[in-house]
Amino acid sequence: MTQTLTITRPDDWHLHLRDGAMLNVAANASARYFSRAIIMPNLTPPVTQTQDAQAYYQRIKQCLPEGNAFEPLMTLYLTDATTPATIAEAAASGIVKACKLYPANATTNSAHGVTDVKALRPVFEAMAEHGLLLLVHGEVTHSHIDIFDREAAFIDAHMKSLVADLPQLKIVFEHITTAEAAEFVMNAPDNIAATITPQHLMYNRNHLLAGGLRPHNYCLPVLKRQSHQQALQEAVATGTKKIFLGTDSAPHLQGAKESACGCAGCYSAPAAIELYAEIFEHLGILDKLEAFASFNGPDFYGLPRNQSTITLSREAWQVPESVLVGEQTLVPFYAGETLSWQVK
Ligand SMILES: NC(=O)N[C@@H](CC(=O)O)C(=O)O
Ligand SMILES: [Zn+2]
Ligand SMILES: [Zn+2]
Repeated sequence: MTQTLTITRPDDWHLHLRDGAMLNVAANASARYFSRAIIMPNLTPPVTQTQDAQAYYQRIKQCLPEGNAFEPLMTLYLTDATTPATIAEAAASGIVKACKLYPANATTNSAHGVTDVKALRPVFEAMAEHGLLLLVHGEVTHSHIDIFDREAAFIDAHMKSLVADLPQLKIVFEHITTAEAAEFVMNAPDNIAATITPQHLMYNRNHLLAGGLRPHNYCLPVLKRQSHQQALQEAVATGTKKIFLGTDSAPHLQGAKESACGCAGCYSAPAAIELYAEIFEHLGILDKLEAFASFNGPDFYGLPRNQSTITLSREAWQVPESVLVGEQTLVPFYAGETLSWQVK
């Protein structure tokens, strides 16, 4: 049995760091071994302008210890008011790499999101022209569409036309959760890729609902039935270049998760690469971890691969039951469970 695994230093292509005290905890968790991360803009208020992104970038950098080279790759939050001029300014800043499309009210802090995707066409064209990527939370929001069907419905409602109409625009279908999304991305042209979270590879909706309601496994898009989990696993096992690591680590305080109306989001940063290693080994595809975690993302974004490496050791450890944020607590994803691999 392999006892150590050395891979090119990974990047996280979908990460929520929040702000204030939580930012300090979350940034340091991810900066332990990730080189870069795409930082989600769904703060309150959202990061919609280049100057917001620049200020947030500085706040993230200020949390890191001396000598830590973790590089936040910033994103802007698209709204109905975003203009092509906003895009030109963002691209010129050099720190903004992508823009995030949240259909209004699809997920946490998305109330300012886009109400009419088609009306943003000039903005998408400006993004293609200036080389910014479009990152998509792909779920429709109509109340009459079942929550388990919202991702598949989004493909027909928006994804197909976005991809067909904007061949110059690089699009990432974020945190995919269904067989339909995996199949769509695998069969789509080269300008579309996807991220997959650890929880959607490891779990299905039974892990959320069977034998008790597990709020720490609740995220959006919600965990789907096992056949979808298997489709995601099979997609990753093909070794496709179109799918890469994006944890969607999304911390919410324990009280906000364990609540009558619990928040969506799994805080996986304390064990991110170790969670992926666990499931990749379980699937017999540990040899595919490096490309997924460290090659496919930068290749798709048009950024250089990292030069340094990290080493995982086969040494069982337990994910902490909780993590302190000042006097309050976060419960990590997989809390109290044992993982086989760790980064020293
Ligand atoms: N994934 C989640 O369940 N939550 C994310 C938002 C998101 O990525 O949709 C969050 O910001 O909490
Ligand atoms: Zn999302
Ligand atoms: Zn997210």
